[in-house]
Amino acid sequence: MDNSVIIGPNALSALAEFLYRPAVSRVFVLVDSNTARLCLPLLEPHLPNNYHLIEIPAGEEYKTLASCDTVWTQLTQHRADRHAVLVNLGGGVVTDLGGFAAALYKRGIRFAQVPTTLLAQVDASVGGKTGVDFQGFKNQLGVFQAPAAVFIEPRFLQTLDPRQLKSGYAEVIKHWLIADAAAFEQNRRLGWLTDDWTAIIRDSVALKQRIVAQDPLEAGPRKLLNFGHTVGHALESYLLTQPGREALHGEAVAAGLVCESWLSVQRGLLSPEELDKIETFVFSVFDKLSFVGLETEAIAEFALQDKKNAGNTINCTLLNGIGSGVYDQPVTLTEIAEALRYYHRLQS
Ligand SMILES: NC(=O)c1ccc[n+]([C@@H]2O[C@H](COP(=O)([O-])OP(=O)(O)OC[C@H]3O[C@@H](n4cnc5c(N)ncnc54)[C@H](O)[C@@H]3O)[C@@H](O)[C@H]2O)c1
Ligand SMILES: O=C(O)C(=O)C[C@@H](O)[C@H](O)[C@H](O)COP(=O)(O)O
Ligand SMILES: [Zn+2]
Repeated sequence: MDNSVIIGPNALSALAEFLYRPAVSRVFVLVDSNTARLCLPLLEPHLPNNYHLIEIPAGEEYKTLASCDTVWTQLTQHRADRHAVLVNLGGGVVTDLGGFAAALYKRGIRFAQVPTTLLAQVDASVGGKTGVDFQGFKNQLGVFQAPAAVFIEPRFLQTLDPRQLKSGYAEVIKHWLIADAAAFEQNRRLGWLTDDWTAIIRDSVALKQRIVAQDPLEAGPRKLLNFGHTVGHALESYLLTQPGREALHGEAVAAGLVCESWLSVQRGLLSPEELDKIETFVFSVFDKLSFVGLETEAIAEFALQDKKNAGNTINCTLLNGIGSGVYDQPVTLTEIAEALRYYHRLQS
């Protein structure tokens, strides 16, 4: 899929080279209200003068078909043809939604990802999953469509708020848990200290690309990248229905990592000592998400819509050791609710 990922201080010059080719008829740039203000100034010198800006409001609640409508309307009104390129400048909401909108417009125009959050730089911009939320379910509508290329400039992270940085770090921890025990161990010992993200971004992107290359359409091993997400997406979706209690994607995934590690222990796949290491690391970075015991069933119900499911079987990705994931592990709704109750009881 998207093998062309350029990371580092030359990323935006590389984007300019790509955009100035004669094969590109017009450049459209998708931003949200924050990246318009905080990220566009760094990108703008690398854009052709006649680019057209499309803006959507910031936040997960705008990762919707209504925002796609805005993109499609602007593309249509400005007569974007099939040689136009959509540059998605933003976090995972903009890269997911922009990729999806580009993939559908006139049956597909090229798009370039310019991720500006840690989460989008280590995960969302890479691998070709695009989409929007629908009827309260995460990424319910979407397509696999590789971007023309991904341009990662770590300087964008300088304006990112620490809560958002931590959210992206959850996906980094996920990558270590499923495929890199040595990095997990090293970073567990170091703790949350990093201010130079470039090495972490490079390693995470490489790890994700290796898995995606084996299985771009998620028929098998790509499901490893969904570790933490059966419970994580259920929690994220549930909390999105509770005004004032919304969790960031990475915060919900961090909770999902703990719950699904606990499920792995129940299956005899992971040792209690390993679970303890995972919990200690996760809670050294993330506060516990708050919900009451009575809500666990309603949260678990969201897992019935998980994309890894087959028929009535909820298929989870679990760990059979730190650094080693195993996918297609059937779990019941009751077990998911138990895992949530376990998490709820933990002291953070
Ligand atoms: N496609 C995939 O493989 C994949 C992987 C992981 C997550 N996702 C999706 O990504 C989304 C989460 O992405 P996210 O965490 O980037 O959220 P986001 O896109 O909502 O960005 C988080 C916030 O940071 C702001 N922002 C972005 N860049 C900034 C910058 N440089 N400085 C200051 N503020 C900035 C945004 O405006 C937003 O308010 C979720 O919808 C999730 O489902 C997709
Ligand atoms: O790239 C993948 O594959 C992932 O699962 C990465 C996840 O971090 C990401 O949140 C993804 O959007 C989840 O996809 P979904 O298929 O569970 O909606
Ligand atoms: Zn994720």
